[in-house]
Amino acid sequence: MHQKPFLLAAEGLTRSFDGFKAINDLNFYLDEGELRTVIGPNGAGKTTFLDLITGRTKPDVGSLKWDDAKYDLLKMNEYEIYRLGIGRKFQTPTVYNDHTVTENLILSLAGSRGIWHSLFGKITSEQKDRIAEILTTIKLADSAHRKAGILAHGQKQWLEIGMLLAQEARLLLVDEPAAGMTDEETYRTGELLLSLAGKHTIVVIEHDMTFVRQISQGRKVTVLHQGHVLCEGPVDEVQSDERVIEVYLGRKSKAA
Ligand SMILES: Nc1ncnc2c1ncn2[C@@H]1O[C@H](COP(=O)(O)OP(=O)(O)OP(=O)(O)O)[C@@H](O)[C@H]1O
Repeated sequence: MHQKPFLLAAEGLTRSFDGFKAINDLNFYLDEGELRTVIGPNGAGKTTFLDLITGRTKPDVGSLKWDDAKYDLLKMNEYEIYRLGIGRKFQTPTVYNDHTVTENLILSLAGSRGIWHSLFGKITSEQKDRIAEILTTIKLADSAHRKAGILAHGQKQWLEIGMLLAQEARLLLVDEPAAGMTDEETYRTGELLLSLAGKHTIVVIEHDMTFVRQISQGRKVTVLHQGHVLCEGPVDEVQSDERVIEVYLGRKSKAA
């Protein structure tokens, strides 16, 4: 049992597909404001874990509680979970290409009712300020009026993180943000996530260890293996843990 107040607590979570346990007796606790990186080899269950948190799929057994057990996520549907402030960014950007950067953010504003209302209804001066603040945070103020479809891959990813901010997501689930990015874009993505930590709680799933090291200095990294937490701790400890080297990093470094 986790003693402290928590934002998210998963206990004894198991999810099987045709008898195969993609998630197997998983215990995972997240404090408010944490920036947690989750690593693990292919098939470790990372995506399935995010699917469970967002209600996309339900576990066979286990519990999943939110906000110090005020909410039981297993009794809620995907939309209700989204409304609680759990936002997810998939690996491939899913922005509205035919709309401008600003419009994409307006469409994501928490409380927006329908596309027509969002784009052609009045937004309050408070919402305008919020959009301007997000544009600065995601470093897209200069591209505010450009169509999202013509942005570079990295910029699209930042816009999508901005859309989670516009939704007022309390927990940002970010799946492999550095995939397909240049080194420069990857570094800037790390800086962006670090600037959001504390104000938001963030779970990042990532394979790129340079990026993991950048965002997790002084923070906890969780290693998933066969649907279970193999170990958790500071990045240096995790990287030198024999079990991790065996199941993940060892294989990667041998491949490199
Ligand atoms: N809907 C499904 N039906 C059957 N098997 C599934 C399903 N979803 C996931 N699995 C299996 O569960 C295991 C965990 O998959 P998952 O995608 O969660 O791992 P992952 O850690 O995200 O992997 P990767 O790093 O490759 O994305 C895999 O063996 C996968 O084949």
